[in-house]
Parts: sequence; structure tokens; C-alpha cells
Amino acid sequence: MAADEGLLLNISEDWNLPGFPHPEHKKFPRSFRVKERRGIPKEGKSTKRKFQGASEGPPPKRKNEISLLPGKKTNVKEVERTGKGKPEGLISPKKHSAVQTNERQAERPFIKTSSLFKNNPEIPEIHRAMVKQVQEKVFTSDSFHELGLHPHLISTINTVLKMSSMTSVQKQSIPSLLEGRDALVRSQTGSGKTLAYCIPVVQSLQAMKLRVQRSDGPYALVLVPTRELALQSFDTVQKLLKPFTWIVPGVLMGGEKRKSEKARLRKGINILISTPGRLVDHIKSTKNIHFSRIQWLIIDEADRILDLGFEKDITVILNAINSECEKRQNVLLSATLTEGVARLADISLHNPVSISVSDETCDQHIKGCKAARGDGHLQTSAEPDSFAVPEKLQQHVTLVPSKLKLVTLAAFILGKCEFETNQKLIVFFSSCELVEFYYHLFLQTLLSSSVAPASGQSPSASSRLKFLRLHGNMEQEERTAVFQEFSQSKSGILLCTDVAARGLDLPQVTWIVQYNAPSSPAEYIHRIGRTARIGCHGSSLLILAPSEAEYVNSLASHKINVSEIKMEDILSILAMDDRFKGRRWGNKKSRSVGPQEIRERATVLQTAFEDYVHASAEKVSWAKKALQSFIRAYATYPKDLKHIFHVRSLHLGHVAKSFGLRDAPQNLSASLGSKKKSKLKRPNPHKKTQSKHCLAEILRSEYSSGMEAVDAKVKKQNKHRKPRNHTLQN
Ligand SMILES: Nc1ncnc2c1ncn2[C@@H]1O[C@H](COP(=O)(O)OP(=O)(O)OP(=O)(O)O)[C@@H](O)[C@H]1O
Repeated sequence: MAADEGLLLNISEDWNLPGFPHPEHKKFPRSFRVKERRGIPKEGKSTKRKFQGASEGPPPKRKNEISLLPGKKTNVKEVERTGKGKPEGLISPKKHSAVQTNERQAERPFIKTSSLFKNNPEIPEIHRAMVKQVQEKVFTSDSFHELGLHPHLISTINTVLKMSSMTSVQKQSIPSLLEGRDALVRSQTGSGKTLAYCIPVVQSLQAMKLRVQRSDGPYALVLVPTRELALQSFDTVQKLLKPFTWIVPGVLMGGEKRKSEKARLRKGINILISTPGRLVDHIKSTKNIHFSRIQWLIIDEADRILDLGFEKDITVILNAINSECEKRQNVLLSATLTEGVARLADISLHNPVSISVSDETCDQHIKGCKAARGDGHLQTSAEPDSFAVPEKLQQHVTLVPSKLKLVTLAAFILGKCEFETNQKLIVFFSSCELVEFYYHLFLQTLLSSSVAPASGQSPSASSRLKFLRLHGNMEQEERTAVFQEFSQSKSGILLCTDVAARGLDLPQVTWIVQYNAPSSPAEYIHRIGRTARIGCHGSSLLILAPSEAEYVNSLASHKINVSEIKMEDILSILAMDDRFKGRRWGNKKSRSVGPQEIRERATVLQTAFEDYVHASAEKVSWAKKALQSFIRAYATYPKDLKHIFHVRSLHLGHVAKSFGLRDAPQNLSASLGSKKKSKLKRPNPHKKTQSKHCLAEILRSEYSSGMEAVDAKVKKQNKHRKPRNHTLQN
């Protein structure tokens, strides 16, 4: 099953070679041969723009150039591609004699074309009126002095954290929390929510009449969804506690030996920061953990934690706390605290204050907050489920046919990191397998001699490419090392899953790239929120297939604007990099290359990827596994996005290209199984719980406690039990 014409030939202007039927016509299994949907936004007006590379005829001048090359009019040598077990570079028997008889041509180097620019779906034009984004003012002119905090705490904020004025969310939250109120706090990403809860916790604990003793155990429990966020929050609390040495903070996050965590718990931790999974492990196995003195329960990224995946863990934790302590302050925070989460929280929160920073004036907000105090519901001045986006965050989208996705991402990375300075990129993928795959692929191709620097090009260009990766299947030691390395570096590219989407405060990130679309607009907000933090500038790029273009409208319905960057503009960066120069362009100056050469350069780059992947059967199988993982993740988009992201709209042959595969793997459809295929075709409403469970399992693996191996047996047993009623009880 060829993904394209499957030819080795000298690059020709004519990408449509006769006698080689395109696989679209007959080669794909029915379930994957569905046409790419045109992706015309439902609500917005949209016209289609034909992607120029597809069937564009060569300009007359260039046609002349063909005669200098072995194009089809000049005895083109066509060499069979090697996809089906033939050794690489094997010459088609049919054409062999022709090759032998033309010595001059035989000396010419071959460049494998991938027909990247043929038979792609049309790219729809995005014509959509801009929505008015929800904006928030980050800073206030008020200083921390106005809060009546302990002077040592103020001086720590000023001198250790080097902060003088409060952010809007801090100004609104800290006084209410110091009054002893429960609270729901929503403010945009990177607006200082961590200190908005840490300062009141530290202030209240240091002021206790009976001095906090280490052996008292936890007074405050902070739940966060990932280990890196746990470390980060711990770091902030630790800094704030500098003058109050008798209050001991601690973090439980997996990756560390359970025994040593137990020992730390036994000694005593007063402000305990943990991921839900790890805490549950200790509740179940550690006798020394008790919650009788708990005064604060903070759930950061509350919508994530109260969502799928953490359900059981949260129930265990809340039951454990509720059985030991009667009264405490509860605080829920997130940039995307929706009404749904608020309703869930209503059950447990006592007369909460609802804090939502938005584009209204602070005064109006305070009025809004006061109004909310009466009934405890989350009230926002903005429409429900519309999210604030940092003012200085420039959001972009690019529509890229599946075949061209890999080269477009590579060109984007090269453009930013080779030709600009101090660029720090985070690239999001939908699974751990994808991160691993692209990480190694980029290391071995973009950094290695397979795309060797052309003579005259500075070798430092590729040494500017520093790739790192972060996902839930890595050893904790490596995860922490990567997190710290990327935090401290001025440039680099972090390939990651959504494990890095929430809460992480990685300084000076310039670009967020979403190679796979997120599972919800809320996750979109969190991913892009890793840049443009605390009033800084930043940019984001969402890469969508033409069939996924409607996602732009889905974002708009949450008051999110994205502006389009044309794929051709991203690819044009290849003009700057002579490593990808097609042979026939000789000494032509890089900067004056036209669209045809850009396409050829993109093909050279794609060929480098394909050559790497097809260098061994092992690598091909690895790429297939990554492709399979992509399809599996694609099948888990929630119901409300299924009309945009449906496995049936994937063209397997085209998608395979983005994994460096020349062929659409035959055994992939087989391995999905006929049962599964039919399930994908027609989602069964009665199987909703099952697919929810499946999604939960995927999310769980991303946000794991690190003890899955130990607990796998227990989980397997629990799997068949009825899930417990999930309510937050006081
Ligand atoms: N008052 C302040 N003045 C200056 N910098 C601040 C202030 N408050 C917080 N910051 C800094 O702003 C950055 C973002 O803060 P934080 O991580 O708490 O944001 P957040 O709102 O929790 O973001 P997210 O929603 O992504 O979790 C951090 O680097 C933090 O140190």
C-alpha cells in the first residue's frame, strides 16, 4: 500500500508521472479512504483555496530546465521505491535497462521525491469575524504592604521573590482568603495564582497562637495535577517560608522511593504539596499520614483535578480528610474554572467567594464578587466558558495537509531556532509515543549528518537546535532534569505531552506549537498559557489539517481568536537553509528561490526523514507504533469535537508520511481490529462510559503517580468495580 507514487527519480518539474496510479484511487482500506473533509467552518463564511503545489504546472521558463534533467520527457529514470521489502535504492526491473544504457544520467545523483505536493486536500480559506477576546489586567498599582501581612513575609516577597506590586488576582483573592473564606479563583494563565493562595496560607500559619510544630503534620494540603507543578509550587512555598523556619513544607510526587517519602511524612510536613495519585498511595499504605489539623485544602488546576482521571483519587483523599477534620478553608483555582466545575465545587465549598478577573474594572469586579458571596455560585462578568487570554499573546493557526505536517513542523523549528536568537519553543503532541518518536527523529535527522550542513554554511546553525522532551513515561529523575534544564536555558525546543500544559512557569518561552490539537478549548488555553506569562510577549501556533479547520470556530465560541499563517510561508524558511537545496538549482542564491524550489527543498527534507525511518525494519516498526498511537489518541477526542476530529476523516496514507513512512501500514488497520474499526465508525451512545474510561486511562498515564507498576494489580481488580459516587463532601 504505497503512500505515494513510490518512485525514486531525479527531481522533475512534473510531479504527476504517468503509469503510476495514485494510491488515493484504490489502495487504501475503505475505512481510511474517506475523503478529507473540506473543513468549511459552519458559522463563518469560507471559501477554499487550492493548494498551489498540487497540480500546478511548471512555469514555461522552468519547463526548459526540465530538458537538462532526466525528466519524463528526457528518458527519466524511474526507480521503484523500496517500501515492500526491497533493499533501498533497488532499481525497478522494468526501468533497469534504460538506466544502464544512459551512463551520463546514471552518474546523476538521485533525489527521492515523495509527491508531497500532490493530491492533497484543498485548504479552506478562514474567513471569520474576530471575536472580542476576554482580557484581564495583569498588574495593579497596589503593593503587598496594603494586605497587613507579617513584615518578614512582605520583605521576603520584595527581596527574595523580587515582587513589589500585586497582580489583579492577588489583590482580589488574598484579602478574602485571609478573612477565612472558601474561594473559587479564576484568572488567566501566568497571572500569579500560586502566590494568591500561598501568601494567605503562610500568613495564617505563621500567625497561629500555638506555634506550628513539625510533628503536627499537615495544616495545608495543596493538590496539583503533575509532578513538575508540585515541585514548582513547593519551591514557591519554600521561598515564602524562609523567615518562618518552624513551618515545614514538603512534596510528594512519585519518582522518589516510597520509603523515603514515608520517612519525611513521619518526621512531619506542615504544608503538603502532592499529586492526587501519590497522596492516595500514601493514604492507602502509610500509617503515619493524618489530616486531623488540616485547615486549608487547595486544589490548583481544579478543573483538571476534578475532571476525568483523578475522580477516584479525589474521592479517596476527600474521604480521608473529611473523616479526620471538621472545618477547613477550601480553595479551587484555575484559568479555566468553568461553571461545571463550580457546580461540582458548590457541594463542598461553604459560602465561597467567587473571584474572576476579567476585562471589567476592578471595582466592578469587587461588586461582582460581593454579589457572589450570597449564593456561592461562580459569577463572571464574561460569558460562561469564555476564557481570558493574555493580552500580549499572539495566536496563530496554520492549515497543513497531513502529508506536509512533518516538514512544516521541522521548517518552523528550523526557522525559529536556526535563524533567530533566543527562541524557546514548546511543541505539544497527543501522546508519549509521539513525543519519543519525533524527539529521536529530529535528533537523528535535523542534528545529524543525514541532513549535513552544506558547504559554506555555518555548522553552528544546527548546533543552535537543542531538543528536549518531557512526558509521563519518563523516569522521574530525567523528567526533573529536563524540566530544570529547559527552565534555565535561554533557547531550545521542548517536545512534550499535556503533562507540561498545566501550571508550569517556564521562563521566556517564545512560542507554543500545537502539533496535535488539544482535546478541549480549556486545554488549548493552558497549553498556550506557557508563554506570555505575567505580562510578557509570546506567540502560539496551532497546526490543523484542512479537515480540522472548523476547530477555529470552536475556539471562537470560547472567545479565542487565532490568525492564520500560510503553510507556504512557514516552508519558505527552507530557502535560507542550503542543506535542503535540490541538486539542480546549483549555485542559485538561496534568498531568491521560488515556490518550486521551496517545494523541492521540502521534499529533500521529507526524504531525509523517510530515509532515516526506512533505514531498518526496527525503525519502520517504531514509526508504525507512533502512528498507531496517534490514531488511538485521535479516537479519544470528546463527543463535542468528534465532528471535527474523527478517525474516519484521516487519510492513513497521508498521515503515514508525517511519520516518515513511505507506505500506509497494512497491518495497522488489521491491528485496530474489525471490531474496533466499526466502533470508530459509529460511536455507540451506550458505550459512552467505556470511552470515557478509555480517555481517563490515557490521562491517568500522563499524570501518573509513578507507582503504577506496583499498583497495576489493584487497579485491574478495581476496574471491574462500580465507581464510587463522586461528590465532594465536607
Ligand atoms: N506580584 C507579582 N509580581 C511579579 N511577578 C509575579 C507576581 N506574582 C507572580 N509573579 C510571577 O508570575 C509568574 C506566573 O505566576 P503563576 O505561575 O503563579 O501563574 P498562574 O496564574 O498560576 O498560571 P497558570 O494558570 O498557568 O498556572 C511566576 O513567574 C511568578 O513568579
